[in-house]
Amino acid sequence: MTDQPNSSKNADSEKFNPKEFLMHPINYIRSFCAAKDESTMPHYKLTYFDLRGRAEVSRQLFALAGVPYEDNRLNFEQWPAFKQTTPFGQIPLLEVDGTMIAQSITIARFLARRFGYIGANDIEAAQIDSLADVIMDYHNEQKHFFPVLMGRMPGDKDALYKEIYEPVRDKYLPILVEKFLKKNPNGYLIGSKVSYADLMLAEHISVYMNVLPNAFDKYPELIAHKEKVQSLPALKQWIETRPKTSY
Ligand SMILES: N[C@@H](CCC(=O)N[C@@H](CS)C(=O)NCC(=O)O)C(=O)O
Repeated sequence: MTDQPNSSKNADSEKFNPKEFLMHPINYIRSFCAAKDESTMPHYKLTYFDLRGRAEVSRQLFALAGVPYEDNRLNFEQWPAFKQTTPFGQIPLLEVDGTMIAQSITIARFLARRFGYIGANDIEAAQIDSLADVIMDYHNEQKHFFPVLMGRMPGDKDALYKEIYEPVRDKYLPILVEKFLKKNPNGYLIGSKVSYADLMLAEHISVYMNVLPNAFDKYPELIAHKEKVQSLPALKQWIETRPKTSY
C-alpha cells in the first residue's frame, strides 16, 4: 500500500455529493465511513516462522477482529538476514506502519487492547494479564518437554512426560479450572467476552491434544473451554483455513 492512492482516495471520499446523499442517505454515509476507515487503517505486518507457535494468538486476534494484516512467514534460509533487522534478534515481530514491536505476549496484549479482547475494564484487563503471565510460567516450567514431544529434540518422551509434564500440568491447570473457569458462568477465564488469555489457553490445549489425546482427561472443563473458544465463528474459520502446521 503506498501513500499516494490512499491520499487521493481520501480526498475523493471527502468531496460531499449532495445529490447522492439526498437520494441514498444511509448508503452514502456508510460508504463515506468505509472509505475513511480504510484510508486511516494501520498497516500491520506480523513476522514469524511458518508455525503457529508464539505468533498464533496474535494471528487469532486479527481473525477475531476481522482486521487485515500481512501474515509474513519466514523460512529458515530467510531468517539470518531478517534477524539482523529485529530489535532483540527474535520473532515474532509486529510492524505497525513500520514501527517494530517485539515479544509475543506484548504483541498479543497490544492487539487485544486495540481490538477489545482484554476485558470490560482495567480491573478485568489486569486479571487477564495475570492469567497470561501464569500461562507463560506454566509453559516455561515444562519447556524442556515440548521440543521432545514434538520430535524436534532427542529424548525419552514418556519419561519426560512423567518427570516434567505431569507435575507442571497438575500444578497449574487445576488453578485455572477451580479458581477461574468454574467460577465464571460465561465459560471464559475472566468476564463475558473471550480474551487473549483464553486464546493462549485454548491454543495450548489444542496443540497438546493433537499429540497427547488423553493429556487433559482429568480436566474436562479445559476441553470444553477450548471447544467454546475455538468455535467462535471467526476463529473457527481461521482455524479451518490457516496454513497447516503441527504447532
Ligand atoms: N520471549 C520471546 C521469545 C521469542 C523466541 O524465542 N523466538 C524464537 C522462535 S519461537 C526465535 O526467534 N528463534 C530464533 C533465534 O533466536 O535465532 C517472545 O515470546 O517473543
